[in-house]
Amino acid sequence: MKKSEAEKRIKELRELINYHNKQYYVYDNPVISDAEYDKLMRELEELERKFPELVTPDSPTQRVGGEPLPYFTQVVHRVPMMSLSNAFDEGELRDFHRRVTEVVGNDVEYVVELKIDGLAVSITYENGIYKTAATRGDGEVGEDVTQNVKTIKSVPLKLDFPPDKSPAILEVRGEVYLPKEDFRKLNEEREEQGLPLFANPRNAAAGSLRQLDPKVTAKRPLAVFIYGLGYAEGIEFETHYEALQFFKRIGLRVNPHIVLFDKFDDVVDYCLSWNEKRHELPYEIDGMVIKVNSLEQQRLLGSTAKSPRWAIAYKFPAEQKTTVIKDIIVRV
Ligand SMILES: CC(C)(C)c1nc(N2CCN(c3ncccn3)CC2)c2cc(C(N)=O)c(N)nc2n1
Repeated sequence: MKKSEAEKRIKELRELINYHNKQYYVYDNPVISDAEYDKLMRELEELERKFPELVTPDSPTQRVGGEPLPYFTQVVHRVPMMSLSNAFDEGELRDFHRRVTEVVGNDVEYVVELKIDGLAVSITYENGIYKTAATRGDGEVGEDVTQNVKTIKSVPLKLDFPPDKSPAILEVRGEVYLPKEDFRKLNEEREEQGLPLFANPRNAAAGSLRQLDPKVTAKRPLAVFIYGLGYAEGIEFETHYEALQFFKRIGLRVNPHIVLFDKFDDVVDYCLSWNEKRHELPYEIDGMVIKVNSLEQQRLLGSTAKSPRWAIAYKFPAEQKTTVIKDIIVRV
């Protein structure tokens, strides 16, 4: 095959593979089989092996990064990643609503999200191409985990901007997590290898993401849900919900259970309903996050030194961790 033909086919394959990644990870609606997908990837890998000069960093084949790092470099967040204040019961939730309405009045909408129990990361795209990723750290300074986040299949390496909205810089925040079933399997393997077990999926995700060797991270089936905007150049939103819809449209994975409410009673009911429903989810959540939808109202409400006044985490009541003692059968 001539180089010009290879160039054309490589471009075609990358667009196809990016499309199928979006269908699978963002819309949870694959339109080809895994076998057909793997075939496309193998063809692309084969062509890039024949024409290495045609490889680009955003190619779907470039997920598993380079050599292990000696240490993580530090990254200063352009927009701090704030904390969340907590509400532990319905009364405290309603106190939050009262404080909000005292400032912005009664015409307020809320976006309610599951609080994924993982670890927060910031991901920056430049002209739609995956550039850097960092852990939250202390909110001001995090660790550069660019190579490790790049191994997460639900993190797109190239965004699908519509012609009228293509920000030069788009930094988003999300929660990286390890699904329950993958956590169970990982601990099973570690037990067989005599390695210490992870206490919970959050620790397993943190341990997997903070590996100095990206090849180790690549073996851990991490996933991400994008939940917010960080720094951006060349785009503006009126509301949080609009930003989330834009994220989905351009190929970022957003949780499917996010709902927009204009009555606080419905916010409360929705939060309480998930205390039971969460056990059916394939990932752990430790509460809900309630956010004022209007960005103008968020600005009016502002933040304390640590956390925004326009958001709150509703924490589920701590579960009684009953340790199952193996059934002791006493034969008399
Ligand atoms: C942008 C704001 C501040 C409102 C915000 N902050 C969050 N977090 C802050 C505290 N974080 C944190 N992490 C470690 C130590 C202290 N705070 C961890 C992320 C959110 C976390 C989730 C989630 N987990 O699903 C979510 N759907 N929305 C969030 N929204």
